[in-house]
Amino acid sequence: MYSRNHGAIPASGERSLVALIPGRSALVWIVCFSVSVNLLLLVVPFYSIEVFDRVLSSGSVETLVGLTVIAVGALGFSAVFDTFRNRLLSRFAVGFERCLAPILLESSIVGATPGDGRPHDLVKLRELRTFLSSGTVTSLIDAPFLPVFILILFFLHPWYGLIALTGVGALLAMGVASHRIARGEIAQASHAALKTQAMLDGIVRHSSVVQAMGWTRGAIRAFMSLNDEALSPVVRASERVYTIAATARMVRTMLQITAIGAGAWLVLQNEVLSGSLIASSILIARTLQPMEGLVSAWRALASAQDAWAQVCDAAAPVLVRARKTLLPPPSGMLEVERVTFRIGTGQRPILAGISFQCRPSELVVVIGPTGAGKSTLLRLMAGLERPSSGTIRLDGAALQNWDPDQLGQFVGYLPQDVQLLGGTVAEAIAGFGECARDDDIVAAAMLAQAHDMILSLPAGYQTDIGRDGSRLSDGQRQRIGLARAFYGDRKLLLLDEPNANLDPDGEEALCSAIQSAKARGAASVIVTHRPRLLTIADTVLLLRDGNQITFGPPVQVLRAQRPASVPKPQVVARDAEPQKLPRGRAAP
Ligand SMILES: Nc1ncnc2c1ncn2[C@@H]1O[C@H](COP(=O)(O)OP(=O)(O)OP(=O)(O)O)[C@@H](O)[C@H]1O
Repeated sequence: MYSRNHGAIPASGERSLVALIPGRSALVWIVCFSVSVNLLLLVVPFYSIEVFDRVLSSGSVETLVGLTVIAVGALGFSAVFDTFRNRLLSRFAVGFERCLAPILLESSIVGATPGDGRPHDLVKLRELRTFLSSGTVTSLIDAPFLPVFILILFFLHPWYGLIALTGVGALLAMGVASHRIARGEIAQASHAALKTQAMLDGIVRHSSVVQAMGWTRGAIRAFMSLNDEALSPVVRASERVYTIAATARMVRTMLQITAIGAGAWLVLQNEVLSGSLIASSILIARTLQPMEGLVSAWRALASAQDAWAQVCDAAAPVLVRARKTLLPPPSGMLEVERVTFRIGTGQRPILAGISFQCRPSELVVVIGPTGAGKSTLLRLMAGLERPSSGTIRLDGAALQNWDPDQLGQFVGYLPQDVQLLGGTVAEAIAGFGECARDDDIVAAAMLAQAHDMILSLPAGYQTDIGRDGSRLSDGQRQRIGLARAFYGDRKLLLLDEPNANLDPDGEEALCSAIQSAKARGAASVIVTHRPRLLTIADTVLLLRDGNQITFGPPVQVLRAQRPASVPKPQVVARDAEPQKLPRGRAAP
């Protein structure tokens, strides 16, 4: 229970994301291989000089063969080093993604508000991985060698050096312009893409509502208009970048022709030998081609910078989270002390000054009209939100001091909108808990009185429930959700309207399940709009407009209400329609 597997996710402190990337030592090797590749490529111009200036004048076949063997050997080594370099880059990129993906996933889970997953961050991480193993990165790594080529060109003749320098300057200026254009528009496009993705998720998730309400064409229209908004900056940026790229290609070819023309003139003037003419053409091409490539690559670089900024942004909350000491298993003593919760400063609090206790084996039923803050209170007690002020304690420790995964093992939470993970019934009950045991799954289902219902499904516990449990009825989903809340050693049950979709039999079964949980010593806090659960409650909390109206034994709380509006809690006949506390009113 006290052991802890830190996994790949850092447990503490503000650490730089960069410091977490594995295999940074591989970068040293990548640079070493790059140096070797670039130095070995110099063999081509030197081979040309030797062949034209020595072999042709001396007519020595042996020298030609010797030089050719050396050049071929050098180029072979260069190809091998280049392969190693690309392999290392590709492995580094995969390691980079594997290291950061768990952090981003944790950030998506922990930082998400309901229904607001952020898969986009993982897409950005994948974009970064692709970029890291792309030709753009090798061009960037090769860039520091350009001064070496330019120096050699100056050595061959100052004119060659000047032509190369002019070309590098012009292409660099175009690259910077291209980068500026791309960066601004890519940031805009990325923001719009987030909105498009969110809209698409919403339409697909609620496709049946969209279809039933006759909104299909409207949804397509709305999506396409948002998509056009997202695409237009990309198209604008691409057009400008392509124009600059075409100009860069023209500048590069013109400079290469200029270099050949200038070289021929220098040969005619006997200032250089013909070998240096060939060598300079090769070197100028070698210098200007990567620069031209970089003009288009600036766009990829801008995208990568934007992706990196988003990844850092998303990872920040996880990186600054302090490591929590694992605490002993709780007994289920819940204390809510003057809890206030508001969203945004200056807003009216959703909950104000809520205080009550729920001891082990006790059941607190929370009632109140729609919008009173009941679900929000449950979310706070489940540790999904943090109070703006006040404290919620479990066995004396404030919830924020519990390790979230450890706390989750002891808290059975059933939200109002039962969200089941897809897969089989057994998987929906056990979730992602480690070493799920069939005995525990069946025990939880029995406790939730869902066992017989599950056995009646086509493949029992192995029935595929579809995405989000879409192949189940609302009542079946609720019972399986309840079984999930009971699964394992839960010390605190937080159930939000667990009987909302239950028939009288189901409601009776729920009452027995809660009685069993109480007998086991679990503390339970249940939100309900129906009176049945009041009959087994130890205390009742009445909320209205986020304020605590009363807290005490059921009779006392119900007596505090207007008599006309309070139905007497009674045991409902098994075949009777469940009675409902009217919504939208303070008192049932
Ligand atoms: N994330 C949020 N952002 C803004 N307002 C919120 C948020 N969550 C809840 N609220 C507001 O807080 C109030 C209380 O909501 P809550 O869902 O807790 O009420 P409730 O008592 O559970 O209602 P019901 O009985 O209908 O489920 C509502 O006015 C709601 O609009």
